[in-house]
This record gives sequence, C-alpha cells and structure tokens, in this order.
Amino acid sequence: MSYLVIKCGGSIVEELPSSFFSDLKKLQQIKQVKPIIVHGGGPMITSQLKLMNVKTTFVNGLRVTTKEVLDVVEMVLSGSVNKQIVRRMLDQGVKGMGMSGVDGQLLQAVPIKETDKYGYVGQIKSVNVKLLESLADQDYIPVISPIAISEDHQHYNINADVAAAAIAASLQAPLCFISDIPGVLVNDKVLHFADQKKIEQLIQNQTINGGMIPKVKAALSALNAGAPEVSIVNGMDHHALVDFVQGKRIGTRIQLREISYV
Ligand SMILES: Nc1ncnc2c1ncn2[C@@H]1O[C@H](COP(=O)(O)OP(=O)(O)O)[C@@H](O)[C@H]1O
Ligand SMILES: CC(=O)N[C@@H](CCC(=O)OP(=O)(O)O)C(=O)O
Repeated sequence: MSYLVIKCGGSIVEELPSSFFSDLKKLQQIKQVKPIIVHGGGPMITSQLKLMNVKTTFVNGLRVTTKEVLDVVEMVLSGSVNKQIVRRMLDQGVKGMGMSGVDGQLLQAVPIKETDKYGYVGQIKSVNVKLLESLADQDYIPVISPIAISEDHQHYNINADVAAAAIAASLQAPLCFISDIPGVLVNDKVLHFADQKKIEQLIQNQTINGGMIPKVKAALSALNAGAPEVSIVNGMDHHALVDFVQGKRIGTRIQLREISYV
C-alpha cells in the first residue's frame, strides 16, 4: 500500500485516542504507508455559529453557506480543528503538516451546481497531487481542512467526506472514514459489506440518513473514480487504522460490485 487517505469526522476528532496518532507513525515506518488526513469539524462549526447567534441549516447533509457562515467555517476548520490535530500528532512524534485546500491551491473548486440553494459550497475540480507527493517524500503527513479555492480565488466550503473522496480518487488510494459509529448500522447491527445497490436501498428507506448520506455517496464516488478500497470504521476502536491496512474485518467495507446478502 502506498497512499492512504484517512478522513476524521468532526464527530470523533476530539475523542481520538493517542494510539490513533502513534499508529500513523507505525504505518509510515513499518508498512511504508503514506497517510494523508482530511478532517471535518461540523459540530464545532455549529457550536461556534450558535455562540455568534448565526443560524445554520443543512440541505441534503450539506451546510448552506452564506458569506458570514463561510468565514466561521474557515476559522474553525483551518484554525482550531486543524491545529489541534497537528498538535496531537506532534505529541506522538508524528510530522503533521496542517493546511487547507486553499494553501498551495491544493483543492481547486468550482461552485456547486445549485448555488442558489447552497451558497458558497463547492465541488472539487482538481487536486494538487504534486504538493501532496512532495510532502510525503519528506515524511510529512498532510492534515487537510476541506476549504477549496476557485480560479478567481473565491473560497468554498466542501463537505469533508467529499474532499477526502476527491483526494483518494486523485491518488488512486484507499480511503478510510473514521467516524463515531462502528460502521453502517442496520437494525443496530454493523453491515460489514455494502454494495452500491444496497446503499441506494438503505438511503431510500431512510436507514441511512443525516451525515451518513454524504459519507456513503462519497465512498461510491471514490470507488467509481478508481480508489481501490473504502471503509467506514470507528475511531474509538484502538488500532482501527492498523486493522484496516491489514485487511481485517472491521467497520463497513463499501464495494461497487454486487454482494449476495443471504
Ligand atoms: N445507518 C446508519 N448507520 C450509522 N450511522 C448513521 C446511519 N444513518 C445515519 N447515521 C448517522 O451518521 C452519523 C455519522 O455521520 P457524521 O455525523 O457526519 O459523522 P462524521 O462527523 O464522522 O463525518 C452517525 O453518528 C449517525 O448519527
Ligand atoms: C458543505 C459542508 O457541509 N461542509 C461541512 C464541512 C465540515 C464537515 O464536513 O465536517 P464533518 O466531517 O464533521 O461532517 C460543514 O460546513 O459542516
């Protein structure tokens, strides 16, 4: 394995055990993996907006982003959340390099199609892969907040699952979603494998809802664009990352091809 894109959800970022960060080093040194972290921070953005008395709404799992909301999203994600992750990596002797998709034009965006509905939400047009390669060559682990920049230098808010999927697709790398649940749950049980058809059915009957919708959709889009493997795992599981790299059966593994569920 070479690159590994790890998406840390805002739901779990503050709870991640120290072993999560020390395992990054083990993966680099023992398995020659080049980890790349993409993080969210949805709950922290919502708390900050609340403190500032700014109303916030979601449509289809995406935050409606006015100019005022965009400033707060950027402040929270590229500021406190990003630096908190870098600090926790440094505590474990891991070389973290915090950046947003704006820095070095890492994530180049165009506005999402329905701008009247979503405001400053973007979709990723391209990823500056050379920048990621040069950081990995120096053993840095990029820690990326999902703010992107357009050709005319407007910043856009990107759902972190979508940003992680775009990066995994650009690098043709496996993608591991770290969240606060043990995987996709159906009747309180973890679904260990799910194919496209099953996911569409679970969205349709609302078993998959809320923040899980952009996650599974991003998983499918990464796979369709050539990412070899995508799983959703629980960040509270010690050594979830190592288990993922070793191909152990943890969380929910998403696949394109059909699976027999009998
Ligand atoms: N079928 C499902 N299985 C598991 N979680 C689900 C499901 N449907 C909705 N969810 C919700 O999705 C959440 C994970 O998405 P989200 O809150 O966006 O996490 P993150 O911040 O890790 O990206 C879970 O905490 C849960 O509330
Ligand atoms: C467009 C959009 O919805 N952006 C997200 C970005 C953060 C995010 O995705 O954080 P989680 O991974 O914790 O959900 C937002 O503003 O909340």
